[in-house]
Amino acid sequence: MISLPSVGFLGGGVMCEAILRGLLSKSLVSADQVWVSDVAEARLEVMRKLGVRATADGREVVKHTKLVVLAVKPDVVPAALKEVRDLIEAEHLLVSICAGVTLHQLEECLPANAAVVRVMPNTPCLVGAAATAFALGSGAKASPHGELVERLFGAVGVALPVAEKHLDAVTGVSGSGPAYVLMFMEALADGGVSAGLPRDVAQKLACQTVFGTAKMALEQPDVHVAELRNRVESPGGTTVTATRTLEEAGLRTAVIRAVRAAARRADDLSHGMLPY
Ligand SMILES: NC(=O)C1=CN([C@@H]2O[C@H](COP(=O)(O)OP(=O)(O)OC[C@H]3O[C@@H](n4cnc5c(N)ncnc54)[C@H](OP(=O)(O)O)[C@@H]3O)[C@@H](O)[C@H]2O)C=CC1
Ligand SMILES: O=C(O)[C@@H]1CCC=N1
Repeated sequence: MISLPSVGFLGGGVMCEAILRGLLSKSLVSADQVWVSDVAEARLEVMRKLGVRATADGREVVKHTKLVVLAVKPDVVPAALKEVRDLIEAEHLLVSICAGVTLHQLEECLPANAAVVRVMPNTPCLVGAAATAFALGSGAKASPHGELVERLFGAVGVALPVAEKHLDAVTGVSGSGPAYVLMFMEALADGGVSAGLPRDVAQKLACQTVFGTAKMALEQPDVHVAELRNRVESPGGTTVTATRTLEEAGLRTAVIRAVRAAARRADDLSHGMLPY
């Protein structure tokens, strides 16, 4: 097993579970190295079933771990950090995955020079196929802090360093992105059912089509995705008839607007957060 420091999570919800299950399945951490806190007993039960140490007290997490992932909703960040602030030492690394919460806001809630990294992962952490981007705070160094984050999130997908100013756009593309792709998959399967396919067959074909198309594009990074699309569109054939229908319905405009709306919302979240 690659050695990682003990890992803690403040907030044991959807993302904590996705990251944790991904890390455990890759054996990057062992369950007894992990501490999770949550205010909801039901979530602590889920965590205990994963074999990790679960507590209602965030201070226990910070006492027992050096790499602490902040995985609460953005509006809870000031209260969650206030609870543990006095326990944060020079050896700690705080990794925030909270949408819209800036490095400056995080640093204001922590002791001076605390090492903080702002990260935007997505739910496919669960299956080792996440798209993650991260930016270092002023007290964090490329080595060891950036390297640790790259190891952690690289183990469950792809992890890219970006400038912090891009993290709201990242949230709009890949943080929220799985929801848009799932909506598309749902519609693709519904279309199949509408055209007469059994539901299970339609869903399997829709999921495999999205998976296979993503794999094909990732394995040919020098080919523009529009060119890959053109290869499916036989002149006068079925595909171009369908893609014209999608153009008329405004698919691409709707997706672009959705990404921009999510990015704006991430920015709103940072303005709505009262500093501690
Ligand atoms: N879901 C996603 O796809 C992604 C989410 N994120 C970010 O990750 C963060 C977590 O999101 P997600 O996992 O979806 O949210 P969840 O609501 O599923 O998880 C957050 C958990 O934290 C608990 N909680 C609330 N207050 C505290 C506290 N003081 N200490 C410890 N735990 C607490 C919540 O309990 P209760 O519900 O009872 O309040 C909840 O169980 C958010 O900031 C979000 O922006 C980032 C990328 C993707
Ligand atoms: O919807 C949200 O706010 C979170 C952040 C990115 C994905 N889910």
